[in-house]
Amino acid sequence: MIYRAIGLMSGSSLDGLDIAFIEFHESKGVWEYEIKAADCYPYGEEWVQKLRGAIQLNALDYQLLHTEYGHYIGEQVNAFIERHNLQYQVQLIASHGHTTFHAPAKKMTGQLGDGAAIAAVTGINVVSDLRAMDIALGGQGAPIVPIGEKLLLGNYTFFLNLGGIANISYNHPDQYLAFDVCPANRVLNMLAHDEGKTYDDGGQLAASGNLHPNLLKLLNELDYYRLPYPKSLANDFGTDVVYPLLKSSGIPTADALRTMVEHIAEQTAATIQTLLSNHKLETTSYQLLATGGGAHNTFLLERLQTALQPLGVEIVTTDKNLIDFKEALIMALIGVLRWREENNVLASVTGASRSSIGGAVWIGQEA
Ligand SMILES: Nc1ncnc2c1ncn2[C@@H]1O[C@H](COP(=O)(O)OP(=O)(O)OP(=O)(O)O)[C@@H](O)[C@H]1O
Ligand SMILES: CC(=O)N[C@H]1[C@@H]2OC[C@@H](O2)[C@@H](O)[C@@H]1O[C@H](C)C(=O)O
Repeated sequence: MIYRAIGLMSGSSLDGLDIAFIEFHESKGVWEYEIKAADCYPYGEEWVQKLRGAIQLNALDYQLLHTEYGHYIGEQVNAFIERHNLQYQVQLIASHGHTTFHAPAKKMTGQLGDGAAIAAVTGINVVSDLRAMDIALGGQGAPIVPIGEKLLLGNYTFFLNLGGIANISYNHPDQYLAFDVCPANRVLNMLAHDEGKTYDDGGQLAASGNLHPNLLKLLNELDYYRLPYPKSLANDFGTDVVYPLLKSSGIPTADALRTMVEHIAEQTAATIQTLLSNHKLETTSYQLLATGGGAHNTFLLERLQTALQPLGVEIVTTDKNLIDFKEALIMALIGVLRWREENNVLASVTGASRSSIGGAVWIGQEA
């Protein structure tokens, strides 16, 4: 079977809306993909403020924003389709939306971006609310990309996505495991903003700073890191806990960036060490595929490689499209699996009572 689908991801870094048009080939359960076109539509300051502030809104204004943002997403998709001449080629849009809150313990997660509005604006069938079923089944509702890593990206032992929040996947033959490691780009970006930059390009500022061991210890001792998996993070851990800790120390921004980079590297190494000792493998050398915007942060990758070397883990990077659009690619696959009524969220990862077919379907065409 051939499927042509658009995947949409608005990540926790708030840099923009990732749109990827993918062609999938499936034969006897074996999947292949090609990223035919992909763009990030950066958010203007107005949308950054709206999405960041959504959590403060009352119920009515929140619902209005849900609708307005759904229409906005639909318009961006229409612009993307026009730009790449994809008219009449897209069978399905899978939209993650933008996470505003995430409370798995209360069986609730919130993604803005009304799927009905996207279907109405584009005239294309839409799958949205991809995390809702898993959360309702008592799962973390995140990470949901592992199904795509399994079906599309096969051979790596570990996957590390360095997005606003960093998450890790462990491709163990007995049990696929994945969870959020720690805040990443969102906190690095907040520090970079304090220096008038959107982000710390290549990690140059961080590389120029000094590491503060006591502060690093404080960060590494935060409760989240002691919790057993499955577990997942909401953005507020980075914005309301980690960033304020770095700021209240009063150290120069470059030093805070340097310390945060080390925190990400050490948490990743500690996580991998725990995974390898809890779920053993026969081999002693492993490849880790690094993706997400943080994979462009040369200094962060250097520090990560240093931390992972003693564990036998080699970091592998990939082409820019896969680094930047892996999540959008997998959202598209999740939508296609939903359409096929096949499981697209793994209970072994999220801890839900069963794996599930996630996503609400909105029909974009007339019957
Ligand atoms: N050259 C670079 N140097 C350093 N950092 C970079 C570079 N390019 C991108 N980044 C970082 O990557 C971020 C975007 O990452 P990405 O799009 O993967 O995150 P996201 O999708 O929002 O996050 P999440 O996976 O948590 O949903 C930018 O905001 C920036 O912090
Ligand atoms: C609730 C939510 O939106 N979580 C995101 C967030 O951004 C990164 C990390 O935290 C990850 O767990 C998840 O996204 C990816 C796409 C996932 O579910 O696999």
